[in-house]
Amino acid sequence: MIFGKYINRYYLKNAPALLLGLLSLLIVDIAQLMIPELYRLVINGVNLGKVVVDGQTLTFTREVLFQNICLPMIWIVLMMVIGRFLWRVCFFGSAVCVQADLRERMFDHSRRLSQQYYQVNKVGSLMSLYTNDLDTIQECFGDGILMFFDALVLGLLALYKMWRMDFKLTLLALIPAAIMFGIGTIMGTTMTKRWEERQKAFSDLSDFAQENFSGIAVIKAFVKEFKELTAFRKLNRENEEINVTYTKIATLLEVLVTLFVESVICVILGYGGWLVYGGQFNAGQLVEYIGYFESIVWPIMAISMLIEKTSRGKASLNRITELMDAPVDVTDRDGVGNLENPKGSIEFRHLTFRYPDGDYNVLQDVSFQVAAGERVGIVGKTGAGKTTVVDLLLRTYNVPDGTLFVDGQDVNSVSIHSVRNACAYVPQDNFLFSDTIAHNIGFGVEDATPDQIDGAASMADVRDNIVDFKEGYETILGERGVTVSGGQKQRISIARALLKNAPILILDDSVSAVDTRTEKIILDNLKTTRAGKTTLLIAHRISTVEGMDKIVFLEDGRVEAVGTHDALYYSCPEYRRMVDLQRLEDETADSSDAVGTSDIADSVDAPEHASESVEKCEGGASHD
Ligand SMILES: Nc1ncnc2c1ncn2[C@@H]1O[C@H](COP(=O)(O)OP(=O)(O)OP(=O)(O)O)[C@@H](O)[C@H]1O
Repeated sequence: MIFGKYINRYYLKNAPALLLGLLSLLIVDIAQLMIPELYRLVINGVNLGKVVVDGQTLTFTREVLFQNICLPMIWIVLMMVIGRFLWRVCFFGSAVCVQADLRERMFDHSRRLSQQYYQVNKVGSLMSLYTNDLDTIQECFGDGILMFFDALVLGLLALYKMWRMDFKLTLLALIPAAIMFGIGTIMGTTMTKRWEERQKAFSDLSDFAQENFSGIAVIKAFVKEFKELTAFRKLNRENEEINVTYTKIATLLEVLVTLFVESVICVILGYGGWLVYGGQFNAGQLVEYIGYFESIVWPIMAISMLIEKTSRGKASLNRITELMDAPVDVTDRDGVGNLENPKGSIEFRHLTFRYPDGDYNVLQDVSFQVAAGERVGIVGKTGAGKTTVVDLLLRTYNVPDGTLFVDGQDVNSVSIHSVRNACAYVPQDNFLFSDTIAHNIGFGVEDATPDQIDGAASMADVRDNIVDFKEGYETILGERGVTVSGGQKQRISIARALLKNAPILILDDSVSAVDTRTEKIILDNLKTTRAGKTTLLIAHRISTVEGMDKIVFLEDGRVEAVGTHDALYYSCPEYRRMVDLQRLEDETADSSDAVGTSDIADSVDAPEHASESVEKCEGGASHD
């Protein structure tokens, strides 16, 4: 049996089924212990020609054989069959329910855990909790109750009957049992540790396999299949070794139990035979005694299996408890209300942010405002903190009080889901589900109509691609959307966000994989469809954000400048340098056939020298 704060409640919850199971088990055990008495009647009847039934001595006739032995035997077998069926249904059925319920609670908790948790814990390890560990818990719950009570009830009843027949013989038989129990307890502790190691090794293997399958394209492109195979072999070998160690200990325990059973049978045969020889026992009684002992062989085996299962169950429950105890660190404050009728204004006010596991501030004193309905571009070098800015807006991480406002309300004073509801997001990795294109586009909206989906696809300029697919909107995408091109994936993600039609639209580097013409179409569509609604567009190419109402220029986690493209170009040398560099890169790319590499390098250097005479943007920003 297994106990723990996430399991105990199920004993109570399933109490009626478990009690019925226990009652059936009791009936089966009592019935089973009637069989050795019938053995005695048969042996003594055949040997002595007489049998003692309920204190009455009867001559052993066919009628006595039928009435007092065969008929009771039929009833016993019937009771045992029905009882065994019942306890199986009750115990194992409850265990299946426990697994399903616990899985649901785990999933519910997992979905509330922050991004941080998923950065530290890999998907493979989490999956092994949902498969291996939950299976172990189920096994341990159902089999555990059965074995514990069966060992207890059948063992005690059989011992009582044996004790009544001859207490000395029973005492002798109990000595190996006591030794066995001591050894089993010590081995149980070792087995718990080994099982934990085994599960850990399995998780590592799952992590590795999961990551490999996800990154198969990169592995193939770098021709690293063999390297990965070698690494997999190493992990697999470790997994195998720990499994072998565990199996060795489990087998040793099994062998010890068998040794115990055999040694007790030797004791019974030796001492019991001597009692028969001395006339204190007759042959029928010795067979009856052996019959009782045979009845407790299973409980004894059950004890060893119980030790083994409990050890595994404890280890798996520890791992599940770790998940369930993982704190939900991004959560609503008590009593917060919802963001009502959001308009979409945003303000970052002296926000400094460091990732929970980070060792430096990724954002430093960030301040800028976005008016409701404004179209704002966020640019900056890679690693400048652009994604972090929108992650904080989406409340993926906690922010300090008084640093981030939506519609003038501190994001900490309103519910997280209402802030997220106010946003539509196109993430940098453009994650798509392995579902139909229609379902992917309609993901953010309950009961989206085909027309709405089609409209969103048109706005994202992906409609023509979709209708070209054989199954159209019903085309099922492979895992993570691998059956569509990078640009199509981006545009399907944009369509998904556009369909939500939220007051704030966030696009994180979302048009990087499309050509300039398509980019222009999407941006023009955004301008019309999003009129009056806030749009934040993160981009690397300045040309993408040039036409926005405002641009926030980030440098090393600081807001270097805020303003229109023209204003920034003339007031912020760093921005100008970036613009000039990108223009030069575009030009050199266009005429790359004609221009040599050294010429490009010289050209790229030119604006840097030109900007040396210009002042750095003052105060970093020109706030609106
Ligand atoms: N979960 C995290 N934990 C710790 N540090 C992080 C985490 N995510 C990002 N960082 C760090 O924060 C910094 C800013 O990252 P961010 O993704 O915001 O940059 P970015 O401007 O969006 O870059 P890019 O243009 O390449 O997408 C980087 O130095 C990055 O290494």
